[in-house]
Amino acid sequence: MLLHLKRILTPDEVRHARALLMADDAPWIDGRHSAGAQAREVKRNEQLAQDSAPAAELRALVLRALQREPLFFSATLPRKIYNPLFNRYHPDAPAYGAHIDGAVLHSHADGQWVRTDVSCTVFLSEPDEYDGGELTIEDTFGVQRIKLPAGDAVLYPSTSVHAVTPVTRGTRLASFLWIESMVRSDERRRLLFELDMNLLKLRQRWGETAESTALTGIYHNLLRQWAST
Ligand SMILES: O=C(O)CCC(=O)C(=O)O
Ligand SMILES: [Fe+2]
Repeated sequence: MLLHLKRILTPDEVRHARALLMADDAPWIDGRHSAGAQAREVKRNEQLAQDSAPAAELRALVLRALQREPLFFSATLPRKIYNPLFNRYHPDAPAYGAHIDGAVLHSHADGQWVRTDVSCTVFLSEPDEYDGGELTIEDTFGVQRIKLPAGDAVLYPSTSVHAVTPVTRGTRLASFLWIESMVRSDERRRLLFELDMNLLKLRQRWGETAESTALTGIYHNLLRQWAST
């Protein structure tokens, strides 16, 4: 499931994140440091050094933002989040070719292992600030091309092959992270998400009814069947 989350970060948070990322002394390093063998061949971007003070502050900012967003919770059913990282692309470090994210990642920030079920990019540059830099995701409906306003995010299955097309003008700043879900199967997560969203609409339209109560019970009983905590 591909999901666009709008205004995950407030305009103030976007401004603050950009100020830290655009500071003269922001510690950008070659993105290849953190790539596996296949990805290293196609990765040409930069990442903020994970052990730096701005990275720690920005990680907390992004995590806070995700945790207050009910759609993020409903769509990912998170068990663990692999610490948000930050990257930038510009004409000298322009792209990330087709790759698939590693299945299990070790977090430097808190030392835990995280299985990557859902991938997330939070955009921190406005689309008109750069040319190219589209996140392309191959899914069952073909290739999706994603370029969102600063502060918006996209969720996509970590099982998909994806890429960032070359940035030919300007700079693209983003945060990216992975989620290990309580529900490992993308298909099951989608069913639960659709049930949850439709329940929300039913309640908005009719208030609480015997049927919405019963369907909520079904949601939780499915989650009980499928979740591992
Ligand atoms: O920059 C992005 O939007 C995605 C980055 C990415 O795919 C990765 O670091 O694995
Ligand atoms: Fe990736």
